[in-house]
Amino acid sequence: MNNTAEQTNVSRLELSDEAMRVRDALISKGLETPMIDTGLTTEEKYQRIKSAFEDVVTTLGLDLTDDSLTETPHRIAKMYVKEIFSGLDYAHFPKITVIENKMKVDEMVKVSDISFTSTCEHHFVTIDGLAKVAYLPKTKIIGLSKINRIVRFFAQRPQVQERLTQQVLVTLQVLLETDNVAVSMDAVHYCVKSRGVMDASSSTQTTALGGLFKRSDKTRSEFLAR
Ligand SMILES: Nc1nc2c(ncn2[C@@H]2O[C@H](COP(=O)(O)OP(=O)(O)OP(=O)(O)O)[C@@H](O)[C@H]2O)c(=O)[nH]1
Ligand SMILES: [Zn+2]
Repeated sequence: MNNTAEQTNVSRLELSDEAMRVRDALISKGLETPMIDTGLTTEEKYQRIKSAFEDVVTTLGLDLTDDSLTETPHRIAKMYVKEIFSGLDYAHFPKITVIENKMKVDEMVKVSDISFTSTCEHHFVTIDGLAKVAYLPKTKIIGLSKINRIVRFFAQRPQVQERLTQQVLVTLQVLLETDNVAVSMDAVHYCVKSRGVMDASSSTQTTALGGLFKRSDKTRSEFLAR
């Protein structure tokens, strides 16, 4: 199903202006997470996921009446809706503080070693990584912690690392009103490490570059250097 503003499951009325602008930009660039409108409230989602996991746990032959397991479907449903997949709901988009660049800062602002955990959308297991984000200020400067919060918001979705990297790039481009943004991520995928090919040492680097970070070798090198 196509992603359109009408098909997302949060009413426009509940969303901040920033969240709406970011969502619309991601949709128009084809970078939105594929979502459908379930029409379900948070409570209804919780109840359905809990019930589905009761089936999973018992189908596996585990005893749901055991006191260690009995709350597991509840824990998973709560974790999905309120924690690790809470970024599917734009009502949870962070409050953003953007200030006018009165200082006329025009050199690179770079935040390194932003830790994040996400969830692989193919296997629903953990992605564990570090992000680096930089921008060249134009008219706006963003509160530093908001960069970490934006990374975390999009990480709290089922993801592929390439899309996550691009979503952070576009979000900052929209909020900072400049193309001159760069994002890189270095992550371990537990679907590669703990199952399947079981490679415990590989990690994956992804980069999304905009504006001067793409066009200028010097700017790109400055970003990619530690
Ligand atoms: N490009 C990309 N691939 C990912 C990401 N996370 C997981 N994958 C890959 O998605 C692929 C899914 O492949 P499938 O063959 O459908 O699934 P599978 O049989 O479980 O594959 P194996 O992991 O090789 O056992 C795997 O190669 C994963 O490594 C990601 O963030 N980006
Ligand atoms: Zn995976």
